[in-house]
Amino acid sequence: MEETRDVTVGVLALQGDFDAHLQTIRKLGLHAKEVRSQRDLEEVDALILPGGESTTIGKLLARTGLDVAIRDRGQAGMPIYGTCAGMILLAHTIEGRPEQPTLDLMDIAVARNAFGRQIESFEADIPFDFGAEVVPIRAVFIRAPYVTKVGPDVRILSKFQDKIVAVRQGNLLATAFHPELTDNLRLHALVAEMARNYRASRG
Ligand SMILES: NC(=O)CC[C@H](N)C(=O)O
Repeated sequence: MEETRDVTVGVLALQGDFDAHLQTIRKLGLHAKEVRSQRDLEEVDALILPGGESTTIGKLLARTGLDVAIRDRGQAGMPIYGTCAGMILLAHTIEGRPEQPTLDLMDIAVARNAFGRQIESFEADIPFDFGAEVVPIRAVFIRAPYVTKVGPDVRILSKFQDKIVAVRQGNLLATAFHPELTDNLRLHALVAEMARNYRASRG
């Protein structure tokens, strides 16, 4: 079977669960690229920021200069999808941690490790708004953040126990949970569609 390698989806591969994202992208028949440098970033049509440790990833982003490079491309319209720690990195504000640097691309505030110690990790089926339809998807939460504030341009796509756990702002998408740890490919398919539209718009 021929693969449709029409777009290249990059995954930031400095720390965290980037490998699961790479595998999910490949399951969709797309070209997946590990991003560790600014040169890697130039080759991708979209970027996924994986789960992991947001403080560590933030430090490595600053060290590689990828923080500025990713911010520039995100502001220029390249699709970026952050999961868990990736959502934290996209946020404008981290509650109670003004000193922790972020990419500051999305008009959201987040709270880290927000579901509490008793339920550090859990799975749930949650309704997700894909625009044309609302579909239940399996969500894996691991020391997950949630969104505490959204700006006027941010669309809320999913809530769990009244907490906002998925948001979109134009070319930017973020979920507090990890779809790459389930066999649901819909979030990654959405990123691929955003990448195709972005690529087409650039001609
Ligand atoms: N699974 C995850 O990505 C956890 C995120 C982590 N708790 C952080 O704040 O960086």
